[in-house]
Amino acid sequence: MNFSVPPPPMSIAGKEGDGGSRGGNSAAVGTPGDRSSDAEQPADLPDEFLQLGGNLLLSKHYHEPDSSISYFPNFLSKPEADNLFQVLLNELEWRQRDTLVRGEYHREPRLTCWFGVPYTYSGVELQANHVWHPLLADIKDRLVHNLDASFNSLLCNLYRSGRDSIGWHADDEKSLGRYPLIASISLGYERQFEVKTKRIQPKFRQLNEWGRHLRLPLRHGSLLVMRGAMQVHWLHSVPKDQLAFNSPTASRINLTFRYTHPD
Ligand SMILES: O=C(O)CCC(=O)C(=O)O
Ligand SMILES: [Fe+2]
Repeated sequence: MNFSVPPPPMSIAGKEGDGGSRGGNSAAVGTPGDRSSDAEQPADLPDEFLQLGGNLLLSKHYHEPDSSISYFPNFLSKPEADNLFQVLLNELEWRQRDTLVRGEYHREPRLTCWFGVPYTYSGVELQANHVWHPLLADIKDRLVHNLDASFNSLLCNLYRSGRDSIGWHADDEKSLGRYPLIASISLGYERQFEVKTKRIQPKFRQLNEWGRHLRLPLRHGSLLVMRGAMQVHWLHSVPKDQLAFNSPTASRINLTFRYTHPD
C-alpha cells in the first residue's frame, strides 16, 4: 500500500536555522492554516496505515531523493517479539550516557547499547563492539535480505518508562552519509514516534497530505524504515508519555540498524 500524495499544498519556506541535533529541542515554525504546524498538534496517521503498514511519502525535493518512511506493523511475530524483548532487556549491557546539548553535557533520558563499528554523535563516543548478540545478528541478516540494504551497526535504546524519551533530532551525522537508510524495530510498550520538518526548509516540490508534523504509534514487533532525504529535511522524536511516567511495565526497546561509514 502506498500512502502518498496530493498536489503541492503550500509554500513552507522556513525562517531560521535549527539543524535539530540529537536530543535537542526545537519549536516548529508554523504557517497560518497549516493544521499540523503546531508542535503540540501533530496529525495522526490513519488507522489503515497503522494496521496494515505501507509507504508514506513525506516530501519530494528538487535534485534529491524523496523523504519517506515505510512501516511494517507485524515485522516480527508476537512470540518472537516477546522473546526478543525479554532477552535483550536482560542480556544487553545497558548504560546511561552523557550527551552534548547546546554546549552542555546532560544524562540521556534513556539507556543505550551499541554494536558495530565506532560511532560518535553529540559528544557521545561509542566504541567498536563487534561481538553481536546472536539474536541481533540474525535480525540484521534478515533486514539486509528483506530491505536489500547494508547494515554494519546498531544503536539500541531502552526507554525504561514514559519518562524516558529522545528529543527532536535527525540521524544526520556525517558518518551515516547524506541519505541513510535506517531500519528501526520497536519492542515492548507502544510509544508515539513523531516527525516534523526542520525549521530551515528547502523549497519542497511536494509535501504529504498530513502536513509537516505527523505521528504514529510504533507497535511491538514493528519495523519502521526511514529513507532518502528524510534526515536532511525532517526531524524525529519519541516524546515523553505522561500516562506511563511511573509505570515499570511501560518499558520499550528500540533497535536502529544503520550503515556507518568509517572516518
Ligand atoms: O526510539 C525510537 O523509535 C527512535 C530512536 C532514534 O531516533 C535514534 O536512536 O536515533
Ligand atoms: Fe534517530
